[in-house]
Parts: sequence; structure tokens; C-alpha cells
Amino acid sequence: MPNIAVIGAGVNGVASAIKILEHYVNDGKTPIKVTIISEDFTPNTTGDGSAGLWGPYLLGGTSQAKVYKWSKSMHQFLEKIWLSEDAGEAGVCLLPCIRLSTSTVDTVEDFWRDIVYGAVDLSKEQLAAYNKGRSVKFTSGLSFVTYTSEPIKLLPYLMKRFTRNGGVVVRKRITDLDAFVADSEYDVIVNCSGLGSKTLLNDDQMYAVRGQVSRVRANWIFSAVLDESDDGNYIIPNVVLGGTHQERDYNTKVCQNDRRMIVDGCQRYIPGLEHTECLFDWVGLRPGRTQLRLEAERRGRKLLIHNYGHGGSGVTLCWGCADDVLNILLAAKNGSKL
Ligand SMILES: Cc1cc2nc3c(=O)[nH]c(=O)nc-3n(C[C@H](O)[C@H](O)[C@H](O)COP(=O)(O)OP(=O)(O)OC[C@H]3O[C@@H](n4cnc5c(N)ncnc54)[C@H](O)[C@@H]3O)c2cc1C
Ligand SMILES: O=C(O)C(=O)CO
Repeated sequence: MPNIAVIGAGVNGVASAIKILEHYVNDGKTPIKVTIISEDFTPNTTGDGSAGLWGPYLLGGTSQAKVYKWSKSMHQFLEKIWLSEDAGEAGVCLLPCIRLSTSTVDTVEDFWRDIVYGAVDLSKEQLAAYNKGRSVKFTSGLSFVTYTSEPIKLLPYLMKRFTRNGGVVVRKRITDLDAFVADSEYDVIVNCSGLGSKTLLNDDQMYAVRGQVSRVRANWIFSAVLDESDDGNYIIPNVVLGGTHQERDYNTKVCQNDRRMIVDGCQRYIPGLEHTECLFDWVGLRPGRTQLRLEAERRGRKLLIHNYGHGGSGVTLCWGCADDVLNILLAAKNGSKL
């Protein structure tokens, strides 16, 4: 019966660990052993400062078909939690959302419009309202209803589910992945180290996408607005004002110029934000990559599964990517390679 380790306790590591623990049935008798090994845990992972809005974002060249599959699985998972008694604890909220685009090539990235509820294109008049005073005009907008699942609540909820089902947790930094795979007691290692994979694997396709946000007290805002253009701002209950996405910028300190851009930019959409109290500013380094890496490699008789590079969509994709981590594991088992 395989002994499985998941490196990383961000949304992707925890989702993958839960999927395996709950769905990898060995002989049906002996419970499987799954261990999350991580240097940091919530509230110190990349997702913890984000609003956790559902929506594919900053995914490089990752195939749309895969993003559709993975993000749909997460939307269905959030719907299940929303309709359960756990929504409050898990930080899941259903809210209206408007996404705006200045692209002259295509409309809002809406290959996923049938996943969300009630997607409708904004009319010319509605777009005009958002274009008032703008030099670069929005060319399209999509209005729909979707979920937020704030990792600062989702992660503790999922970690509790993991440990309650017998999952093991070890706080440790892996410095040499090859040695860890070769010498550790684990038969399967799932690498969900996010940006950590850049050093762990010397992966030069990985790069930080710096994100700074400001969190304000505005309990009268119940809907999200996102400007998808390059220096686009967003307002996401409750309430995160965004937001920068500076590629290859590893500065984790709050920058006052960025703060100005964020606050002034968001006030253009909702002028009432001028009267809100700023609670704190936060910076996170998104695990950017030319494309998300979800694949396996054999290391002798062991299996190493990679699941990292989720850019600005780790919360949106984590449950669907965990499905494929499990599928890889089951295929290896059925091929009796484990
Ligand atoms: C400002 C901002 C806003 C965002 N908003 C959203 C949003 O609304 N919706 C959305 O879907 N996404 C959003 N994101 C993106 C999302 O936060 C990330 O894609 C996601 O958190 C990545 O999760 P992960 O588990 O892959 O990596 P991480 O959360 O980075 O976790 C990696 C884990 O691996 C561990 N680790 C790394 N290296 C090692 C090592 N060598 N040894 C042991 N452990 C190691 C770390 O300690 C950590 O626990 C946002 C990001 C930012 C910065
Ligand atoms: O800032 C990000 O990465 C987002 O996904 C905002 O929704």
C-alpha cells in the first residue's frame, strides 16, 4: 500500500492531499497514509491574503480545455459547500460579478461562461457607464454570479477535513528534492510547492507575479468588479481592492505607489470607497509559469507528480487539478506500478 507525501500546504497541496486520502482506495481494508510536508501553512501561504474569487486569471499558455475542466470542478465543489452547512466556516460566498475587458481581439475570457450562473454580456449603454472618463475604453463586459472562497478560511476548513480523516502533517523545508524522493520512506511524492518549484526543480519557466492588494472595511459592497486590462483594478468582497500583477518582481514589501494606484483606481469604479477604512495592505507572489505543470515522472520505483504554476488561479483550479493528481495515481496503481 503506497505511502504518499504531498509537498506544500497551499490550496493545491491541501486539495491534492484530501482527494488522495478520501478517494484512493487500495484494498479497501488498510487506510492509506498521506502526509502533507510543508515549510509554511495557512495563514502564511500565497492564497491567504487573496479574496479567492473564482475566475481563470494569469495562466500563461495553459490550455483552455484543461482550465475549463479544472475550474468547473472547483465551481461544482464550491456549489456543494455553499449548499451545505459548511459555507460560513469554509468562507464560501455567492456573489454577482462584472468582468470588463479592453481587448480588441476577443470579449471577456468567457470560454467558461456556462460554468458560472446567468452570464450575460453588458449592453452598449451599460458599458458606456463604465467607460465614463476613461481614455482606454472597455470593449466588452460580462455580468454573472459566482463564488468567492477566501483561503484564510478555506484552508483551515480543508486542513481540519484532512487531519480528521487521518492525514498527517509535518512542518519541514525540503532542500533537495532528488534526495528526498530517493531516500525518503514515501512511494509517491506530489509536488505542490508553488513558486518553491523554481528552486526545488531549477524550473526556469517559473516566475513570480507580484500581487499587492488593500483590504478595506466596506460591508455595503456585495458584488465584484474586475478590469481585466493590463493595469486593471478589481474590487472583490469582502473587500479586497486590487491589484498589481508585476511579472518577475519578487519584492514582498508593500509599495506606497502601488497602494495609490490600487485605491485611486478602485475609487473610479466605486467612488464611495473614498470613505472606507483601510484595514491592511498585503503582497503575495503568484506562482507564474509559462503554463501550469500537472504531470508525473517516474523516479526508479517511485512516482513524482507535479502540480504547480497556477498563477492567479490557484483557488479557481485547485479542486480540479487535485482530480487529475488522483487520476494519475489511480492509473499508476492500475498499471500496478505501485
Ligand atoms: C494578491 C493575490 C490575489 C489573488 N487572488 C486570487 C483569486 O481571487 N482567485 C484565485 O483563484 N487565485 C488568486 N490568487 C492566486 C492564488 O493565490 C495562487 O495561485 C495559489 O495560492 C497558489 O497555490 P499553491 O498551493 O500552488 O502555492 P502556494 O500557496 O504558494 O503554496 C506552496 C506551499 O509549498 C510550500 N513550499 C514551497 N517550497 C517548499 C519547500 N522547498 N519545502 C517545503 N514546503 C515548500 C510553501 O510553504 C506553501 O505551503 C491570488 C494571488 C495573489 C498574490
Ligand atoms: O489577483 C489575482 O490573482 C486574482 O485572481 C484576482 O481575482
